[in-house]
Amino acid sequence: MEMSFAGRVLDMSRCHVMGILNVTPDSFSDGGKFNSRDAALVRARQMVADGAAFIDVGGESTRPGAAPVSLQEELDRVCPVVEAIAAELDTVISVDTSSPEVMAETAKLGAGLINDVRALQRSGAPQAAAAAGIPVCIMHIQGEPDTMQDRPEYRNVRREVSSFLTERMRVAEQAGVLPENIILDPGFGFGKSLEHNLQLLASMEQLHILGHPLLIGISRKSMLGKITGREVDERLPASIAAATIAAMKGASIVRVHDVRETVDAVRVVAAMKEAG
Ligand SMILES: Nc1nc2[nH]c(S[C@@H](C(=O)O)c3ccccc3)nc2c(=O)[nH]1
Repeated sequence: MEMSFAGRVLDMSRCHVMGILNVTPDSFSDGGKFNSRDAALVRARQMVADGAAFIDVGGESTRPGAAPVSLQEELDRVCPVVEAIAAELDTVISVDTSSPEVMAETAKLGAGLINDVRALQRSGAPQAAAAAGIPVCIMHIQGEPDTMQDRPEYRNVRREVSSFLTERMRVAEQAGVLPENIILDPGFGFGKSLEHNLQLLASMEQLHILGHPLLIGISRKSMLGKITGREVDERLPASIAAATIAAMKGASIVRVHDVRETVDAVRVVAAMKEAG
């Protein structure tokens, strides 16, 4: 099952690694924009050298309580980095944004994937994703980042995540997004308790019935902290375990902080699958 990302064709029957590149001010100790853009490019080079097939560039933190970012600020953070990576690196640039304008602008600059944690729910987002003509990841979220973890509740989390994704796909396709350009994501940690996250991971292969490649993001998340008792910078082993589980269950993309280590883990899974 092949998919084209702004001209780069990838086999979605394999598991690819997406490196996380936050370009929020707190992600680089930068004196000014110049440093943060250069620091981002240095990091992107390293992740591509380590085997990342995607680089996910995000200018807006979805941390609960994070200050909202103006459109101009998000454009100022993300566009120079997308432009610099597109000019130099052989990788698919994913843009982590919910803003229709950022989708449009970054697609022009060479982005190959729209990664919207709000599932195109902002006004104009479905149309912008369709017009951009590049694949879009539709992720499940319950509520908004600010309050999603207050008291997440479901009657049946598997069923409700599937029906949300189905509805958002319908809206996207109605706006003109091509079905072959849709990737789905259960959104670990986005309005879920630990139990909800574990139920979704355990039954992840059931999401294949929706007929689209799956993107999975568990790297360093608090669900791993709850299971292991480790702080965020001590969660590499648990993150590798989660990526391995996702790859074994047929994920096409795993979104991670630690690219080099995850590339080796998914290679082991690929080797096992090839041996049949
Ligand atoms: N498609 C896709 N995009 C994503 N962006 C993120 S941000 C997340 C994090 O911990 O990285 C996060 C959540 C809350 C606060 C800070 C950071 N997570 C995903 C994911 O799971 N899937």
